[in-house]
Amino acid sequence: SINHERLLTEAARFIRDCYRELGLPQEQQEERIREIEEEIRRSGTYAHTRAELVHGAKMAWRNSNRCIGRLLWETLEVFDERETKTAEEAYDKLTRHIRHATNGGNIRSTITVFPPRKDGTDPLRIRNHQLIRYAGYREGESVIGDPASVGFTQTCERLGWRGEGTPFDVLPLVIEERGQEPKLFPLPEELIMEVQITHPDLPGMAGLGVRWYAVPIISDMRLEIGGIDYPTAPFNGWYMGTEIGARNLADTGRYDLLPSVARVMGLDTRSARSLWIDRALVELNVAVLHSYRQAGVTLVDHHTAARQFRAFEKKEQDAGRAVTGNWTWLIPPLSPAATHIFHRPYDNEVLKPNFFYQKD
Ligand code: HEM
Ligand SMILES: N=C(Nc1cccc(CNC[C@@H]2CCCN2)c1)c1cccs1
Repeated sequence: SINHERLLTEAARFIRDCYRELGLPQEQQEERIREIEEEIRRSGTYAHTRAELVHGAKMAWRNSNRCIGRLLWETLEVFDERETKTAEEAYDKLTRHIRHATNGGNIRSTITVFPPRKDGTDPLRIRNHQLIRYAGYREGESVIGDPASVGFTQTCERLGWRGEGTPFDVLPLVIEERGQEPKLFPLPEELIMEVQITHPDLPGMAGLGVRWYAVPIISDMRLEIGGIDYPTAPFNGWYMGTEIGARNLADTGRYDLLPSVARVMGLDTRSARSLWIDRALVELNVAVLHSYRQAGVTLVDHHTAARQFRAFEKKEQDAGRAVTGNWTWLIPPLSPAATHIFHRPYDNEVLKPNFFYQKD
């Protein structure tokens, strides 16, 4: 069928790229493509070998145009959990992922790959945006916790979950087995490493009682390799400080902390010309970098991350691959023009394997 033809084309292109990069001989590549053609003819799809899955996941990271952290794409650790059947089994793999990735603060970039889409349906789905994220409770005009989580928190409450109502309640996992009701799995506290935000020179910062979690684990994107869709493939790296200090804690639509930080600093917040917003932003980001280092949790500042990305650009050039990127996401939200990224264009061509948003 036309779908089988399309799948075979995608598969052949992936096998060619993957086997060449792995230094495998031409005849092995051709033999594998014939094998896949036969499997698609027989069953309408095909299964990746372990080696194809591992290298395909690393290629997907390398092709993520919005990611500044791609220098380390070959260090990704891949857990092949494609035999997982039930939501309970998936929960066990997810707690193992969190433990392995956290590693006491010495974060390991990790991805866990669950079963692929089959006949257009998903055997398993994780409904969380990230495995670890704080709840958001709407109280009339204001929100307690993370406003970005208000909708998902209501979903969890509808499924029977009750949070403590603090601004930093860790949400439960919501795992859905094909055709069944989504199930709630609270995360044990001892599994979730968090960092208290303090400032080396501003004692008032600790008084704000602000914290953030150590490991960002994206759990709602689809991994596509050689025409096969993996709708459940949670992946983590470590944070770049500005994600926390210049967005999650600073956005007026998130924790909106800049006025509080300005007060702690004794700034005049009545006039924009005082640049109080900019001064508060810098000190909040200084506090984030200071706190994660003191807690022994891996974190990269945006200047170092930009330098590492520069090294990635060179490495890709040397490998004979043109680097692709999305300039608007690659520039950091703090001092963007202080990085080389701001001053050059990037080709935003979307290569595959890659990670994609999902409609539902
Ligand atoms: C190792 C440290 C890493 C750092 C410091 C890093 C940094 C970042 C940052 C700052 C963003 C922009 C996020 C935002 O503005 O919301 C991003 C996006 C992204 N990263 Fe990385 N990353 C790392 C590892 C990874 C890994 C291991 C993967 C996958 C295997 C990955 C895949 C992606 C993808 C797919 C996006 C785009 C997400 C979207 O479109 O919403 N990154 N990264
Ligand atoms: N450091 C990270 N940050 C990151 C990466 C991908 C996606 C996200 C979340 N991005 C969505 C938010 C919300 C809208 C715009 N940014 C964060 C990583 C998360 C997982 C691996 S690295």
